[in-house]
Amino acid sequence: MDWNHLKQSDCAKANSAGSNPLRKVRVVAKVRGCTDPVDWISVNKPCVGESSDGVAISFREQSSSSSRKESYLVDNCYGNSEENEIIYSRDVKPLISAVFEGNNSTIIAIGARGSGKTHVIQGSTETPGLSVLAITEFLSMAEQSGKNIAVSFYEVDHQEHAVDLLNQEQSTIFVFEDRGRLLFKGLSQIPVKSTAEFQKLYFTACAARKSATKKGNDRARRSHVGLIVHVLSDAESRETGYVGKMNFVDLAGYEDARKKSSDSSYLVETNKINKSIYALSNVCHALSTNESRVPYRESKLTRMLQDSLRGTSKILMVVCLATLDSTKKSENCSARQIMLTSSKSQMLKSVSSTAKKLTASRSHVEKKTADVIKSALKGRKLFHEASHSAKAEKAKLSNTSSTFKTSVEEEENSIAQDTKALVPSLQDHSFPDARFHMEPKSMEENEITVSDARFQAEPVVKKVVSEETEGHQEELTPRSDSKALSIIDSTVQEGHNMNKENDSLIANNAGSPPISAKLREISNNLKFLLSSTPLCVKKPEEESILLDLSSTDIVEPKTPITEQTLRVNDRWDVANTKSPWETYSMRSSGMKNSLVQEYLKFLNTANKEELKRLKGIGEKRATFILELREESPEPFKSLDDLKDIGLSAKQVSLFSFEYLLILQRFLIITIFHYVILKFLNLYEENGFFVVQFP
Ligand SMILES: Nc1ncnc2c1ncn2[C@@H]1O[C@H](COP(=O)(O)OP(=O)(O)OP(=O)(O)O)[C@@H](O)[C@H]1O
Repeated sequence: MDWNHLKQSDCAKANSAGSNPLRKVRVVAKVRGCTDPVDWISVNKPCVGESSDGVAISFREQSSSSSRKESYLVDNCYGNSEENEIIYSRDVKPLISAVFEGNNSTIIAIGARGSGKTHVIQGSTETPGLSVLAITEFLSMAEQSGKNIAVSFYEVDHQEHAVDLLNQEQSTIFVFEDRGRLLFKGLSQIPVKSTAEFQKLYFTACAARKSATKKGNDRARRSHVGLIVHVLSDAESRETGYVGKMNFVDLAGYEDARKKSSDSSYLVETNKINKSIYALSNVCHALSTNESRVPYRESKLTRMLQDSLRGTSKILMVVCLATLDSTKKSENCSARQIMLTSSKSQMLKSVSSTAKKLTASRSHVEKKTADVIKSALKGRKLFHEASHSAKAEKAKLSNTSSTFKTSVEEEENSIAQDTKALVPSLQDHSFPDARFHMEPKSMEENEITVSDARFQAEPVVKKVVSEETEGHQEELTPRSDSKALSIIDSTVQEGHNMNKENDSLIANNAGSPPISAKLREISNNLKFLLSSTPLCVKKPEEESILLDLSSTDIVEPKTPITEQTLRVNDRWDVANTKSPWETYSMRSSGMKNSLVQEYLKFLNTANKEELKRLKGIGEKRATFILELREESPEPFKSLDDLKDIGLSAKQVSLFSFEYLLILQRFLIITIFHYVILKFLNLYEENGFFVVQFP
């Protein structure tokens, strides 16, 4: 079904009948292209039995030989010719009166670079953006109700540094919370009395920002920009006279971090910007699904928006989709448009390029637009996957722990098995996220609301539209492929898949590494632990020769020599320079750190199959980890980086703690074994009895 057929009828129906402006999170798409109608996207009415709100959009994958395409549900989809006024009157205006009643709201423009976010939020003198259109209404309502309007304007860069754009000094903004209300130190609030006054203030600040970011740079620095419209009942006192606020957020453009660039700082910037976009997506997802924990603290921007996202606040996400239509490029499609919808620097040279080049850049941009949705959802979806399997994993962990018997005899008998369960080398790690992240919500197919579609993904049954049939004939076929856009899959389905992955992992031991490999791994781990543990055992000096590969001497391994000087008053003093508590703390933190480092190292180096052996990591999360590694060779440097794959630092800390306990036990057993052997040696030396060692 073509966009052209539907934009007048089906979308309009969806707008009037289904769109519910009172929903917590609404997602609308704004499509921009060189042709009208845009022919790389199809807009469909939802099929019977699914939510009746909103519209389903799908991207035509012309390059693909596959005749199938996947659909995504949004609350509304605005076409090329539907300008900001229409979006404003349908989706923004209904939120303004609520601000005067004390309910904050946030309008967010999200999309790839050059997709039209600034055009939607800020607009131009000829085409005012949503913020300018809203100010007029705010001022008019303020006049009627005797309230006052003030504005703030800020920027958050990739280093999470927020500055005031209405202050020439561009002071740094600090965020505080006071009795549930956020306070911004360093952010000015400028009263405005007319739209013209606002425009002057706003556009001057925008222009200043633009020139400042380009200064000394051949490219513009990317950052998020936020405008706050404050409603005050008392212009004099912002503390007592605060009514509500509306935020307009023009997010920095999402960009594919895998794009080749010789500029490493640019790559870092891209990664950080993308990360903060995911953070905001994660927050919106958590809010739209009523999760008990909302990760506001994952980025400066989400922290700054916190009191305009939570509670009774409303969120409108405008997903800007733009691409270059090469096949039906219209004559009057300006060079400027072509330039902007592709990678800006590259396109400056390629406006006059061949159709081949245009096709290539088009598919690149198509991929980028798809990636906006895909990437923004990845972390969230993976996070959900872990939630679904959390319960089972938690149970497994406790089983694993309980298999450790205190008796040495039992330990000896079960050592091989324990090896398997133990080291899981970090294989059988568990993510007890249920503790923090609720039970997975049981979402009935028909309970899924359209507003959640952007984040929550498609309903349980994904629509698969056959291009050949070109119409409403849709197969209701549950699919589990990992195509780019399928990121909007149902979290329920994914969680289910995840569990299956884990179950099969447990059931299938055939693919496990041989015991010898696991033992080697344990041995390495123990070496690492022992090296951080000041035991009274000294390795023979000759051992270093063994490690010297250039040496041709064959040195016989020797029993470790006990350090006699550490023997004080006929007892072994393990760490004679520290108190027992210091020794214990030192060892524990050393072990914890080494475990975390091991875990991160594993994520940075393991191949896909190895990654999948970790509990909580299935096909999709493993693929995502490999993708991150393509973007940066070592993406996991600290616990914080695990947020990228949907894990919180707390989850991993907990895992580390549990794992630490297990390893501590193992360590004690090993030491015990060592002491026994030592005694046997002593007996042998003293002739009490002789033990034959092989
Ligand atoms: N609907 C539209 N109609 C006409 N021109 C548009 C439209 N949307 C965007 N443009 C133009 O395309 C260019 C790029 O748009 P814009 O700057 O809004 O993109 P952006 O997504 O904010 O980019 P960035 O990610 O770099 O901030 C601008 O010159 C803008 O005027």
